[in-house]
Amino acid sequence: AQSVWGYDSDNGPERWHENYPMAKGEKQSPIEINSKDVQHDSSLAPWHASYDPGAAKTILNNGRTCRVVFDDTFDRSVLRGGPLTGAYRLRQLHLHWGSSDDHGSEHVIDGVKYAAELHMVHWNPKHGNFAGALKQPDGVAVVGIFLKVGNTPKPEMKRILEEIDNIKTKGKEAPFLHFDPSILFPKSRDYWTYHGSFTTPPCEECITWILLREPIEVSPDQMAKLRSLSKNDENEPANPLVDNWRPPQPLKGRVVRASFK
Ligand SMILES: NS(=O)(=O)c1c(F)c(F)c(S(=O)(=O)CCO)c(N[C@H]2CCc3ccccc32)c1F
Ligand SMILES: [Zn+2]
Repeated sequence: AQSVWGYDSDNGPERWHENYPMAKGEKQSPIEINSKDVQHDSSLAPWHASYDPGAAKTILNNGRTCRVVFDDTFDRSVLRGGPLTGAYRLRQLHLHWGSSDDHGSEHVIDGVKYAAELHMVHWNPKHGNFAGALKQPDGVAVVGIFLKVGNTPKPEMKRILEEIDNIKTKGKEAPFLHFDPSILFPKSRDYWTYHGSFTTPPCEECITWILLREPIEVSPDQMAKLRSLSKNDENEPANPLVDNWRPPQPLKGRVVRASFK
């Protein structure tokens, strides 16, 4: 049987293209961002999120990440503005993190790897449904927030990390209600934006990335909590869920724009 994709040596990012040819495409993510090559675009509008805390549904360990899913059956929690046209519906948020604090993010900024990277996945309802949006270049928008370890952690991360104990192993899901993810946003609205792909198979190139320049802080034990998740089922030997990040992919001539100077 073909081994399901993952982040290990036998099924990791270097081999994804064997089952998912788009992984070797022209507009793959993540990328390394070098400030000297970024183009400031004064026409870039500010972005706005209006999320309904009641849209939060459950938190899940899918063996690859910890994912919170939201009700996206109507324009209930939406992202607007920035490089986007129209309102994109929030579908899920998830994280990528490392086995130690010196790495874990997917995007790399001027050589800096953050301890983790949080993604809020939104899709464009003009394409009917999420599956349809995956096939369109303007189908999906992902807001990325960098997490760095510090000693003034944001209390808002607490909510997600408190749930970790209930979803330790793959397939575990727990109710996750009354949660407004916009509390995770840093103070500054500054962002980089470029066109890319999902950083997991099937790696469709349907994403407008909006990466926030200002990282948020998490505490060392919050990172330890994240690293206590397992990628295995409850009756399999423990296999820590860490290093679930894809390395930077070729830029292939793409331009990264900045909303700030
Ligand atoms: N870094 S990222 O933002 O590209 C990204 C992920 F990193 C990631 F892990 C997931 S997932 O759903 O948890 C696992 C893969 O299905 C998704 N979910 C997306 C990917 C493709 C797909 C298909 C159906 C439902 C959700 C998703 C994702 F968009
Ligand atoms: Zn992601």
